Amino acid sequence: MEEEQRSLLLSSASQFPLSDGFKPSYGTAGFRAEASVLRPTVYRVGILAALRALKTQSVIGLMITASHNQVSDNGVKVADPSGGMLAQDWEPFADVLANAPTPDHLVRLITEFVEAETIELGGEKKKVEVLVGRDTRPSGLSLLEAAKLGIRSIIGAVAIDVGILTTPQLHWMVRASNRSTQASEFDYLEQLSRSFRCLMDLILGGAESNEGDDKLAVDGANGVGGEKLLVLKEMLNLKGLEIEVRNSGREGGVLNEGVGADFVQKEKVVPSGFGSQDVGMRCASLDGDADRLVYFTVPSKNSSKIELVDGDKILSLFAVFIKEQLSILNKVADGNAGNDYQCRIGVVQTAYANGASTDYLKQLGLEVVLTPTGVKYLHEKASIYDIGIYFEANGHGTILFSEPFLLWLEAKNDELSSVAQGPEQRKATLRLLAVSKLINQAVGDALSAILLVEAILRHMGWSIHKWSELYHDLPSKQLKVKVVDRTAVVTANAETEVVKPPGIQEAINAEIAKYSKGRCFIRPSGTEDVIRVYAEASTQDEADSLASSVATLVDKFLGLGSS
Ligand SMILES: CC(=O)N[C@H]1[C@@H](OP(=O)(O)O)O[C@H](CO)[C@@H](O)[C@@H]1O
Ligand SMILES: [Mg+2]
Repeated sequence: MEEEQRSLLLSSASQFPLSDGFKPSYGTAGFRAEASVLRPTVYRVGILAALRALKTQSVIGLMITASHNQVSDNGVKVADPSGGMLAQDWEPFADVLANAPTPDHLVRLITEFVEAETIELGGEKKKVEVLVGRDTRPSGLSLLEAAKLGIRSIIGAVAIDVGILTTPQLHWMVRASNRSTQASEFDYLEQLSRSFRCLMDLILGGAESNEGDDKLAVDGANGVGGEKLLVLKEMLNLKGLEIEVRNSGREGGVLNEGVGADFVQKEKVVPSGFGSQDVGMRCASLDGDADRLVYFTVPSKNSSKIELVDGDKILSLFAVFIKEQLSILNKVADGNAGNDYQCRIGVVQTAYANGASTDYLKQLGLEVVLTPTGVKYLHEKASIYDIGIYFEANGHGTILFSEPFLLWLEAKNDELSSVAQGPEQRKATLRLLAVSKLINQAVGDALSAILLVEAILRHMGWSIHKWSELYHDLPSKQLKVKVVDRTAVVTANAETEVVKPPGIQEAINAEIAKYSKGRCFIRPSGTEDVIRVYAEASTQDEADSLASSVATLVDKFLGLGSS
């Protein structure tokens, strides 16, 4: 390493001594912790992002957010050139970098890594950019400064502050920048509104939409998503869809406190700002950085519980719609040639997917695969299909289209425009093309997913109730257990089985065997210092009881009392 580079790193690193006792780990979705300990971590992730940009000679993203965590937490993650998550083989480096005890250690680690990865430091090549975004957390500003210092500590890297954004907006901008397409926040909003209008035109064909079912109330979690949805709503300026944004953050509520997709999905309780006035209405909830979306209804006036329409049902709705378009394309209409492309469609879920949803999707004839928790795994799996649809039950997901399939669709569309036959096929082609532009191809995105759900419900002529009736969720329960060391739990088979500590899986199996339709698994959270317990059974009481007996087992094997 050149002396200039070395001294730049040593002097910036000395401003960020490690926080006592904090051992950061990259986890399910980047580093997360109480914001006050995170400056050194964010500074080091700045360095990592700059190195990644040099290695790939591409634009990289750095997002400062702790998503659904409480407002006093924050976090940081890196977006790769494709707009997806940081390549997994760089995560171990992220961990050691974040934990390097002194500036000297840090420089040594970087020197070794740069050599191993053959990254050219301080070369004559053109400057590389790291886009830095943040959510609305008050700690974001000071962490932004730390990130910029980290990025600028690598000669040849430039930090670009892109301001307050949703996580999916930043990922989208990174992807677009590297594809040399229009890549500003305005371009993102333009693309969403244009493709949504196009889809609605194809669906409504100039007709007015369902009388009386035009209204959607959205819980913005008092975070960045609510604010951006207000802007998007102005741009849509569309008859037939009235979006009312609540908990936008403008009214002064606290981020994620009694609001937001995580709260709604896990607690199944009416969020603040919603109540008896909303009985029967279509409602939706975003999480703190707007990469998750769930729908819900308030079933009756005095109910504190909601009827949840979760990520699995959003996935099912998307799957039904996509399948319908593909079968229209496959029809041989009036001498018109049928589909000459064998489109491979796949659905990706995690063990948290409700068992009823997996059964439903399989009954539709779809290929369903399970991966471990975390969108980095789901996204990777979904990308092997021509159309890969992935969703976590908590509402994070998207639809990926392969380049060859999109090229085929474009060609098909041209071909069909010049023949009189097959207007339905042409519409199906156009609908699929519009979906590929509306839905965020970089990462799950609550704003684009809301627009797609709304368009598909119009297309089907379905109310939220009709949609919710696609299948009936098996009763489920999730619990968290504090333990001495959550890393003591090691799982296999997409996290459905515990291999360490010995004996616990057998004990869990013995509990499951007591329940009809019982299913239960445990895994260490990657975002919180807990073990998560998930249970399903044929009644709510049984699911609750299975979850709590397994939580007791976890406590017995690993809990604070067991040390
Ligand atoms: C059960 C659950 O909802 N887990 C969430 C949560 O991860 P954990 O590793 O379970 O803490 O946060 C992740 C990031 O948002 C998300 O991908 C994941 O689905
Ligand atoms: Mg999130």
